[in-house]
Amino acid sequence: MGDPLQTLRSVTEHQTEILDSLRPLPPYEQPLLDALGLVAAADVYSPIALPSFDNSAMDGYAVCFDDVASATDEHPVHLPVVGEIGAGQARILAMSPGTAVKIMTGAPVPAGADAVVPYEWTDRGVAQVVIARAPEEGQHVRSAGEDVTEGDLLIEDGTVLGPRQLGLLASVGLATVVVRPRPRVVILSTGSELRDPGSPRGHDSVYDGNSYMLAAAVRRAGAIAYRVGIVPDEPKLFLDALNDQLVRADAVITSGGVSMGDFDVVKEALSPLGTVWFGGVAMQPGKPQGFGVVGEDATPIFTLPGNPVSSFISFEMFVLPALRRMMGRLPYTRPTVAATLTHAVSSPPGRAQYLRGELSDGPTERQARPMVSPVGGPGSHLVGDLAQANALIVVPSETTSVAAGETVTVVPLEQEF
Ligand SMILES: Nc1nc2c(c(=O)[nH]1)N[C@H]1C(S)=C(S)[C@@H](COP(=O)(O)OP(=O)(O)OC[C@H]3O[C@@H](n4cnc5c(N)ncnc54)[C@H](O)[C@@H]3O)O[C@H]1N2
Ligand code: MOO
Repeated sequence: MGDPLQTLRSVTEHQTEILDSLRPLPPYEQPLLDALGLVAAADVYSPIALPSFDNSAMDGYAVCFDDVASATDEHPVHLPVVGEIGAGQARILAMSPGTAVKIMTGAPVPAGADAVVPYEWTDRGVAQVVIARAPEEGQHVRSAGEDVTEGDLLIEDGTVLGPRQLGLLASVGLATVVVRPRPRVVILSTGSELRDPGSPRGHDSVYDGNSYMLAAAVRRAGAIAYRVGIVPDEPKLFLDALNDQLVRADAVITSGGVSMGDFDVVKEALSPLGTVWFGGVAMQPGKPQGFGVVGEDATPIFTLPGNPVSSFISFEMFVLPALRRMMGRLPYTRPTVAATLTHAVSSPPGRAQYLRGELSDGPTERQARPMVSPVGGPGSHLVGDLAQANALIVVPSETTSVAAGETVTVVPLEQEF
């Protein structure tokens, strides 16, 4: 018989228990593109200045400002063209007053020149150029170091590396960056009723949606997913599969086999180890939970309930914050928003309810806050509704009903954070 008096942990207590037991993964040097979305694990200083030399911002002629200061349409200035410099072709290092040098965008401005006249203000002459408009002193010259100085702090420890940060690191000549690596996460789904998508289905079998959903969620979190797939309800087979996988795991997620059934394989196999806590969390869906460590390296393991919506919400509440902690990525939990509920909802007491919802785009001229509508019912098997939703509506454990028009806390599921 299940224990009706089982004391339940609150969601926050379980989250805290998990986060307190984990540490960020040790830093690792990665090629730039592999570091996209990861967190820098050290300050990065620039080895060079940017621009690293004075260069032209325009295709035109490098000139001495004093020679061309008076140039107008009526009284153009004529100068001999003594050479040409393309980007990456710094053959002319210096020039004398009274001359012009053809120069292309990005090419080094020769010493002695202090302005660039764009082609459009000239006759584009080859041996001699006619300049019909005066630049300002220094115009169209991009000065060495005006953007970045050698030794500048480019990236602070803890910065999430996106395209702009990676582009900057490449621009100063760095090919790698030290980051918190992506956790490698092994995903096992348990249940003798499960079948792989694409294979025939018996009248009493169920397609394994969870391992795909969890693997996708792991990837979206920025971690590496190893989707092992289905393990039958047989403790020895489960332990064999788990032990085979530990060598490549920074964390393990299982789905199913943790409630009160006669074939709850995960609980049966792991309870004797004494290193995994099994119990109830005061939430719905997602009450039966387990968390602990397994194997020689004390690899963290999350044993999530098998009902698909329970599995998903458990991932969101417990695994996602844990993976972010391992990656050094703040905040650990998804930010919430306040929204106006469009339809009344009810909830049994004693468990925080995570209803699926559709969140509108946010405050508009006509409404101060975003609106949220419940999607489908509270059942933890309703995967069709889950896929329609873009948010979770949180009904606190002591609240049994919320009327339409009241404000609720909502967890948006599709926002980057
Ligand atoms: N007597 C009790 N029974 C149950 C309790 C309870 O307290 N007392 N809790 C219920 C709650 S709440 C949940 S949640 C589930 C959790 O059960 P398990 O984690 O043991 O999961 P299973 O029994 O293996 O499966 C439950 C359900 O989900 C389907 N499932 C499982 N894995 C997958 C998968 N990979 N893909 C798709 N669907 C999956 C499975 O076929 C079952 O329908 O226990 C309640 N029972
Ligand atoms: O907690 Mo179960 O996840 O209610 O369905």
